[in-house]
Amino acid sequence: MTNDSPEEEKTRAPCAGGGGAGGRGVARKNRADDNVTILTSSMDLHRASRSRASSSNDAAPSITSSVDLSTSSLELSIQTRIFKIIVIGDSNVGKTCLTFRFTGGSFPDKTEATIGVDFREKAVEIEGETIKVQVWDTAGQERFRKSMVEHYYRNVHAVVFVYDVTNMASFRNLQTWIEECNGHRVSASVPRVLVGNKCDLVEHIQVPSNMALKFADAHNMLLFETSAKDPKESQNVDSIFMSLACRLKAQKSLLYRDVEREDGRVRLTQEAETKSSCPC
Ligand SMILES: Nc1nc2c(ncn2[C@@H]2O[C@H](COP(=O)(O)OP(=O)(O)OP(=O)(O)O)[C@@H](O)[C@H]2O)c(=O)[nH]1
Repeated sequence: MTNDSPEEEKTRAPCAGGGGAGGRGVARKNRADDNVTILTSSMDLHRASRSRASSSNDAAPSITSSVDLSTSSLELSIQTRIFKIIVIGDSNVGKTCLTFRFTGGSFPDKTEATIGVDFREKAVEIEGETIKVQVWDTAGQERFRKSMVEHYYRNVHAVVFVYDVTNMASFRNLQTWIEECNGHRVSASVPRVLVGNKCDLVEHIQVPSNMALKFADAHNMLLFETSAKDPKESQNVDSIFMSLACRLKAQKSLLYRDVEREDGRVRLTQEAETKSSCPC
């Protein structure tokens, strides 16, 4: 798919309420000992070349403009911290639609299976600081993801696990996704949240909230039950990513001190930890 518009939306985040779960979102445990570290500003991976019809949503913000950092844009990027959040889960659970909803504020009319990975980015303002939330929408289908898996998990700052509330199998498979995540050396301290999507399909819900909550609790995750489709749920979708952004902001400050160039790539690294006054 994706949108190649260079535009980005900017959201001002109140950053309040800990987990930030709104509506059916259920805030669970928070940890603030994560090692928010490296930002690789030049994406050392390939964008999936895929067409995804989405009518007006094709104008939704995309990361494309900031993924390929040119030297001239480096100075700008140095001013802005970027949080890499990956979205994983079974195929068809709505990962693409959730990322569209957050970055573009709309639900795509039509989607196709993600091939490899799609990137979307949204600038948000938290306590006066502009932060770029970089959302990696990954493929749920094994055949479209296996060559990319290492890239998904590299330098990830937070993980969003998605299941479909109308599909019990997608919930059962979460264990496999968690194992994959752990198997790629994602630190246990990297914040993770659980998202049950498609709550608008109330007649078809198979995964009870209490079951999901128990699972989330057992894995030290916040649980959000929401719908990418229902416009009334859009704030809840925002809460998923904003709660993570707030937690990441609270953990460490990324001070870009080193600029390395490797084979034309630019790498920005962080320095010391600083305390944040972010209330969450
Ligand atoms: N009713 C309803 N349908 C949804 C919702 N979110 C996504 N869908 C639909 O579910 C289907 C799959 O959505 P995608 O976002 O492409 O799913 P995905 O998880 O990205 O799938 P892969 O790219 O194959 O991993 C599409 O037909 C969407 O329209 C939702 O909240 N409610």
